[in-house]
Amino acid sequence: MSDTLDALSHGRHSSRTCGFETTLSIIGSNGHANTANLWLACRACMAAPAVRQDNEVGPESDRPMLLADIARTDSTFEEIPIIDLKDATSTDPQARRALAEKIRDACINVGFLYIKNHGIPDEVIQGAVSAAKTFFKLPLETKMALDIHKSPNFKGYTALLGENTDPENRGDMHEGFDIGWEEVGPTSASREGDGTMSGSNVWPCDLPGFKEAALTYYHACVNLGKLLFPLFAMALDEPDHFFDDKTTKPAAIMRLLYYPPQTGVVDDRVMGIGAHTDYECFTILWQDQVQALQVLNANGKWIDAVPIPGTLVLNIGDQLARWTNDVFKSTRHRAVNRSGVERYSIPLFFGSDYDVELHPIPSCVSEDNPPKYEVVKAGDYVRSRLEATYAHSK
Ligand SMILES: O=C(O)CCC(=O)C(=O)O
Ligand SMILES: [Fe+2]
Repeated sequence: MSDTLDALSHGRHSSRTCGFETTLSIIGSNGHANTANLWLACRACMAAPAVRQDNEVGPESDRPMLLADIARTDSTFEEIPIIDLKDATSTDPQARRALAEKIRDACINVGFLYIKNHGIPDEVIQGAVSAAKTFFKLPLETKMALDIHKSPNFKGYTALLGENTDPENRGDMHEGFDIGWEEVGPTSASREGDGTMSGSNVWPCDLPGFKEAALTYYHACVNLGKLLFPLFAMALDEPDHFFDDKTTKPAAIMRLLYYPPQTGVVDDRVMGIGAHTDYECFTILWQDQVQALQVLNANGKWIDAVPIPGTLVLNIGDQLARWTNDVFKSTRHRAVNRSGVERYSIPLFFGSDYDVELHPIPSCVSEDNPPKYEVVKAGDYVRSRLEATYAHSK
């Protein structure tokens, strides 16, 4: 039976016509059209079960299945999948498609995945990490000179409790340093004209090598993000260039984050970072070996995103959730550092161009799954979320 299902599943990969009818007729031949069988067939297609009863198979079954209809999931994941990116630039179209389908499965069911073979050299990562460690050890008044509240476009330093990602909480127990797009090297141009949220970075004066190390990692991460967009497009049954004209000037914000250990009696309303969803399309997160990040499943259970050496964490943010009408999940997560030692992480939030309107992708909308979100401009959305995040510490 499993051979049969495998064969069926592979047949299904080749088109958007889902093949539930075929699956049903095979399953019907042994008289057991049960959910488990259907799920197996669907899983190879990287979607969660969409169960259609025998009596529903009719003329409409010739229609291509929309992602909106097949991507039903209970999101009760217990683990975060690890996906190998080695085929991301493969010249073999089938290898790339197979990778895109794994990504689709993770985005539909979990919203989080680890990526390995991501291509960012370890020395580039370590350069940024040691820059972060040096920066956060500076005296508070030096860091406060770069206070994010002074910046019109949310660039610079956030002190402990300066940010509050979960409105139920009292503030986040981390320090941060935010930068946006800027050339590396002597010209050092930032992009002033890219719309709301763009504009200059601020840098510490007497920290040799800090800016270069931070920007070198930033650009490596942006390049990785550019490699991922075509895979997301394929995962959404769109041509692989679908996002190209929407991501011409990467609206990527990178943060260096420092989490002091929280030991003793810990106020549940003071997390390292409170429960939240990310605002942009997706986040590429480097985390050190200190466990703190947790991801919420639909049963309300916090699943540890255990640090795995050599991997980065990739998670879907609200822009992509809006674009996909929630077919791709922007999953709530938080971090709390109860390890007794310091923790560092570096998320890079990759957004679409700020002037792009987030209309739902057609395959993600159907009669049963009408559009869930009002159409907004990407930059306006990010700005409004950031304003709310910093409102309490103004
Ligand atoms: O530090 C982490 O592990 C998570 C950071 C995060 O979720 C964020 O900055 O949005
Ligand atoms: Fe986050």
